[in-house]
Amino acid sequence: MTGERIYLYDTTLRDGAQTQDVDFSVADKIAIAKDLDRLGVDYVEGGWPGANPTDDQFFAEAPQLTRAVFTAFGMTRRPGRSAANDPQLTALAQSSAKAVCMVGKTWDFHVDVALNIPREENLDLIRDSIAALHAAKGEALFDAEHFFDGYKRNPAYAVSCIKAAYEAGARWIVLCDTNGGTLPHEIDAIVREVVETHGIPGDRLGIHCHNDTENAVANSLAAVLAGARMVQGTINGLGERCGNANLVSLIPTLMLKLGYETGIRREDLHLLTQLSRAFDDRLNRAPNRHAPYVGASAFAHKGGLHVSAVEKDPSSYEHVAPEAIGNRRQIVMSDQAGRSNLIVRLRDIGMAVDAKDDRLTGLLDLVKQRDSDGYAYDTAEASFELLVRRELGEVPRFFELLRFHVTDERRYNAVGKLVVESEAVVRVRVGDAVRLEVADGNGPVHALDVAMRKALEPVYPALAQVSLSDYRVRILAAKDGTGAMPRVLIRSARTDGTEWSTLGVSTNIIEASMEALVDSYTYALMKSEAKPV
Ligand SMILES: CC(=O)SCCNC(=O)CCNC(=O)[C@H](O)C(C)(C)COP(=O)(O)OP(=O)(O)OC[C@H]1O[C@@H](n2cnc3c(N)ncnc32)[C@H](O)[C@@H]1OP(=O)(O)O
Ligand SMILES: CC(=O)C(=O)O
Repeated sequence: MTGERIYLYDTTLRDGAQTQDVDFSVADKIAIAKDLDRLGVDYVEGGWPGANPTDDQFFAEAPQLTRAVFTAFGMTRRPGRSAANDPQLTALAQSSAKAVCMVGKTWDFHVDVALNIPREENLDLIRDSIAALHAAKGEALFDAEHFFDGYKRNPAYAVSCIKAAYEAGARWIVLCDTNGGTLPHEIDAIVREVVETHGIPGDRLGIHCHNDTENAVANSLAAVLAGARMVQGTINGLGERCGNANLVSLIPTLMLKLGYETGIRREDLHLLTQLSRAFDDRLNRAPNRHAPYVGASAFAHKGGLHVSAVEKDPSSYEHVAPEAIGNRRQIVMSDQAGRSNLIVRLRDIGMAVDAKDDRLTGLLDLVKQRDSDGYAYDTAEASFELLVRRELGEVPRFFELLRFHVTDERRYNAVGKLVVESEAVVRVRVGDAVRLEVADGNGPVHALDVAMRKALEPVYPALAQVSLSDYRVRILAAKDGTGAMPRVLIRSARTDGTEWSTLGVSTNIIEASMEALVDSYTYALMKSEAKPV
């Protein structure tokens, strides 16, 4: 098994485009195809020429791929038309693709109901279409739609369909679990029968699984272990309904655990984390922190027992090295932490503390108390550092917020337009001076931020390079049932690209926001090595 070659076929730009709420532009498709090519997948399925203007334009402006075979998708010819007279097959043949993959029926029920043609005629559709595109392109693939459902009901007919494609010259016969309802043990048994009893060799067989029972990855692995040598899937498991097999999970499992070779060079596997996250970014959605291999939490250690052992040997709680796929280890501080978590986190912020240091117990108690008050430091590294350094007397007093108030106003102006504005007043001690500043904003947090900057920037110009890049509120479970408790997380960025997160917790959302803002300014000043006046 080890060392055998598995071919990777990406259908993100076709089946992935069938995901509800996903709508790729031509520019998206070009960029994604190039990322997949750089990674080293064998086939990039670009879409369906003739189906919509985006795909037509994409195939007209075909990306120059250096390693992957650029592939077009379509279906077998329409009943009542010859292959030569089917406009859809003509569009496939004339497209810029180097190979063509065609979906065809293999479940007798679909032939009867969806196509409503004699079963023998469907075999002609498959045969003619594969032969025509094989002749036109040199490489034709057959996506055997509903193969597993069809095989379970009428194995002889399902097999006759794939044999028709195989004999007509299909390079790959791809067995599809179209409805995603098949389980790994069924995939294993059926793929083995296709290879051993029905004589389709594994090196001509592919697998295409949907995730409707959360088994798409397991089913794909079962097929490979039973002999299939090509896997279809998508980046981050995009796809119709519940998605397709997630190539981002499959690739490291195939290469790192099962020892297969793919078109991806082992030294390029580290590109996977970045590819997965950049893809989510393009779709404007937050990456799944808990995604296997590539999620931010995939190698995050929270439990004290885990951290203590990981410090001795990371393999004690890590199934692979995070660096292999371009991810990294994280040690999380929370109420589940022990001294080991704290020591590692302190080391990460440049504080070397001996394991026997008396101060560790007090610090750990403080972090756990704050965690139970709602301060989740695992996502707010800057507030964590400030908490620790304040406790140890290491944070200079750059300024002191004495008081603030904010007013919000909703009114119609003189021309009848609705105006919603906020005004903030802050009183801040900076050195010996007390500064009083007023500012308007498009919301209360914006007004407070502007007023604070008016007070601080003349004395600390370094703050002019800092901006707020994200603001998130989460309502924590109410204590004593008396009211909601918002936790505000602010992400800040400096012009040099450095970013940090701070948090605030209060029953008053404005106070929580102000706490997070004050931490952000203080952290920025501490890191800029500004001197307190
Ligand atoms: C399992 C899969 O994911 S397969 C891929 C599915 N993806 C898509 O459908 C996305 C792109 N599709 C489209 O843009 C459109 O469906 C088109 C352009 C392909 C076709 O559009 P239309 O001509 O309007 O047909 P429509 O989508 O309504 O119906 C599909 C027709 O193809 C027929 N058909 C379905 N599968 C096949 C097949 N494998 N071979 C031949 N004909 C087929 C259907 O019976 C139906 O025919 P009918 O109109 O005579 O009833
Ligand atoms: C071809 C395809 O996408 C399927 O059968 O699921």
